Amino acid sequence: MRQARRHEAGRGEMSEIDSPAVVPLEEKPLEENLWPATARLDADGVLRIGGIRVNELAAEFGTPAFVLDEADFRARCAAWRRAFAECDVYYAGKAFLCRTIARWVDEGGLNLDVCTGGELAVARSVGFPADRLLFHGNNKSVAELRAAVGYGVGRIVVDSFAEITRLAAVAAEAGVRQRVLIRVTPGVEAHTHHYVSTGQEDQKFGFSLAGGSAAEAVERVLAAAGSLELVGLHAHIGSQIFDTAGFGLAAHRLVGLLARIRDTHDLELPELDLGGGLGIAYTGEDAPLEVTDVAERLTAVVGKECAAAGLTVPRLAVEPGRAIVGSTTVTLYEVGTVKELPGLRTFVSVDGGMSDNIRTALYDARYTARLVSRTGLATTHVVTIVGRHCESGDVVAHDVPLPDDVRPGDLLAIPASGAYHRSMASNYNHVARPPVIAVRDGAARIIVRRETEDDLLRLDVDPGVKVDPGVKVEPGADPASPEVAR
Ligand SMILES: Cc1ncc(COP(=O)(O)O)c(C=O)c1O
Ligand SMILES: N[C@@H](CCCC[NH3+])C(=O)O
Repeated sequence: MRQARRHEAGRGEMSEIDSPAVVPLEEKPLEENLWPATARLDADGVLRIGGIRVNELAAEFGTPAFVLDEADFRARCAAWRRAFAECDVYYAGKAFLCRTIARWVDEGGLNLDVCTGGELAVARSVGFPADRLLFHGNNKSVAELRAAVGYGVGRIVVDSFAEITRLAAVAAEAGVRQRVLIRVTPGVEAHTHHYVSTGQEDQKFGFSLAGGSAAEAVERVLAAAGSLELVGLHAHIGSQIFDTAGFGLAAHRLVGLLARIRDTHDLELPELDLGGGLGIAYTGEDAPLEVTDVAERLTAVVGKECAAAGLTVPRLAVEPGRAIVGSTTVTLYEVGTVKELPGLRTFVSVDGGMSDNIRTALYDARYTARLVSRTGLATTHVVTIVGRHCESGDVVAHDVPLPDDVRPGDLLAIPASGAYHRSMASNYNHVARPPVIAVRDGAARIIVRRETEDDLLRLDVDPGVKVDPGVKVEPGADPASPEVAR
């Protein structure tokens, strides 16, 4: 790991490059779509984001680090706000959430989707307007439901019959009438990795449309009308999706259910939430959709379906996560070793790995990478970028072309690291999680600090400290403190 402010550029172990003077220098431009909006290459090959050179960031904050382009994040919020002007846009906090992000989302006029008490706590800690929060989850605890209802969360998406009963009781106990949406499984197969596909019947989320449990959920919520107000339907068909056909089919089926609810209960529900899932480019092969096109197509489909069913068009909502934060961020790593296995492959090891990017191991996700601290020699082969964890599946990026003279001390950047990287990071091998550094107009600031070994040790009860079994340790209290230990 590169220590903040103490970095000495490493000397290359692979110095046996034949006459570098005759080998052309690498002058590959930054691929479109992959990099944060303000990313630029200086003449010496150093990447600049938000006006700051990444070698300065590494010296100041250490590596690995997530570098987030604030202007890009805010611009993407604004683009979604504009494209879905007549709809509610909920930023999906699961992609990446911290207090600063919650503030920017609020300032950008977006709503926020949270799916745990922890994400809700982040929103509360910055006073995020409660009525612009939506709470998801297939197994929210009673404590989480109480926290949500107590804070006045605008909408709770109910996901099971047990939850309808629980939430009705929690709302009744609090003396409020909670607005709810019903999560419907529309039976749509999204064209994406099956781990992130959530519209098909065989999965844990929601109430089946085809199987009739969605209609039954409607009955049950309406039967609890004293404490629950049914305002709409929700579906989320999956993530990292590149065409709108699946959303269109889901919209068609949900409008069908809205029409049946009207016919059966004489009730037109005012809201329809089509979830998130829009894909981004991780490599040059991905071709993401434009948000304006998606907005046009979704509103057109819903409008047409409602007209055909004789329904008033409900207020639409969408829940983008990845499409907002994904490409705003790069992960900055330092190369530690380069190992060439003749006839097999070259492994380039960096100072992070599956603890800050689990997506490669989990979904076989594809990434690209770039040498960003200098201009390298031409690229004639591809390498495998691996992490430092005790696991051979600890791959950051497969088959990446890197300059032939890549060497220890070099900085690599992996674009499109904003979504589901820091938020899914772990402490595997007791590795402390990297910081998130926001850059803008030539200034950098830490928005999530680097974890330290001390942070990890503090969670771990020292076996040398006797904790009196009669003393109740409050959550968060240090068991080694004199008040709780003897
Ligand atoms: C209910 C729900 N909404 C929104 C999202 C955000 O998805 P994405 O980051 O793909 O836009 C997810 C995650 O897939 C989700 O489960
Ligand atoms: N975590 C997944 C997406 C799941 C989104 C949450 N429902 C990813 O990295 O692609």
